[in-house]
Amino acid sequence: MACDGERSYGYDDYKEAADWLLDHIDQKPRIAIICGSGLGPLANTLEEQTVFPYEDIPHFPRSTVSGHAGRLVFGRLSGKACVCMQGRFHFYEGHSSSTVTFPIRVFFLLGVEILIVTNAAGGLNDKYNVGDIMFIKDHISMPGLAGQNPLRGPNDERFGVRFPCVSDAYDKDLRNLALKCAEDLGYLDFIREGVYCMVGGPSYETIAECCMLKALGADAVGMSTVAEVLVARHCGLRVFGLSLVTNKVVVSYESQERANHEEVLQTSLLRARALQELVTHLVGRMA
Ligand SMILES: O=P(O)(O)O[C@H]1O[C@H](CO)[C@@H](O)[C@H]1O
Ligand code: HPA
Repeated sequence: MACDGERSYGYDDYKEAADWLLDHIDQKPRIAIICGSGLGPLANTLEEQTVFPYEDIPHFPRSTVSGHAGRLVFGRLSGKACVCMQGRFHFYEGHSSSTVTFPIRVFFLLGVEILIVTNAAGGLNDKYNVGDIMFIKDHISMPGLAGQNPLRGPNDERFGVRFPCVSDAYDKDLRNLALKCAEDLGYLDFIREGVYCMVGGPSYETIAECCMLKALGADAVGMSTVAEVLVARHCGLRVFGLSLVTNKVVVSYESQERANHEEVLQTSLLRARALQELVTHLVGRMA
């Protein structure tokens, strides 16, 4: 697929995609869920599914990464109308930030109010174990700090304001609700709360970079999520985010460990069930 690094979309493109979807679904979703690497099975738990391959939806980008199927799944979770992205878009695929976040504005136009973002991430915090689920309380965006913010460019007031505040990007009430759900499910042993750091990828971090990210206060590192969250907050969606710690980053020059995507996908499989249960409970308890 050609690199679309410069591609940007206008209001009419989002609207066309949203109107096409509205013509093909029975009920508008209030909750959207983005499935991270290997976390696509979450979408299979939806009941009364209607599925659209991305290529069928006007203007929708294509998934190119293994573990990202490339389908939009509409259905019910805990009785609530939801839409799941089985496969997300990343900068390292060559997409522009406008392409990476295209679905978020489509969801907004569909009437979505809450976004649940999930991702696979490398654990930076020494206390974290592979298989831990970290509720994201904040983020550090390495691309964002260097000027690669998805809101860069002319601001469309129909979506949001020019200078959005993001000190409350990750909704505290939703996080507390998720903690209650985790407690009910007996999951507290492997639940954490921390800071996600986004890097550009696709190469994993060097040892020096991992040491730097730890020193900056990040607890987990990945190559996604932040752009989606910024665009979601811009248009007023409430956000709950979680990272599955699929590997521990390498911070010693003596280590024989090597980060690899196969390990990421395998760990995702191991925790798939717990993650599904958690999200299902959370959605069920949302007002
Ligand atoms: O963030 P998600 O899409 O879950 O995937 C993570 O896993 C992949 C690397 O193994 C990268 O895409 C990284 O961002
Ligand atoms: N680094 C960056 N992204 C990742 C990692 C990692 O160690 N694991 C899963 N996604």
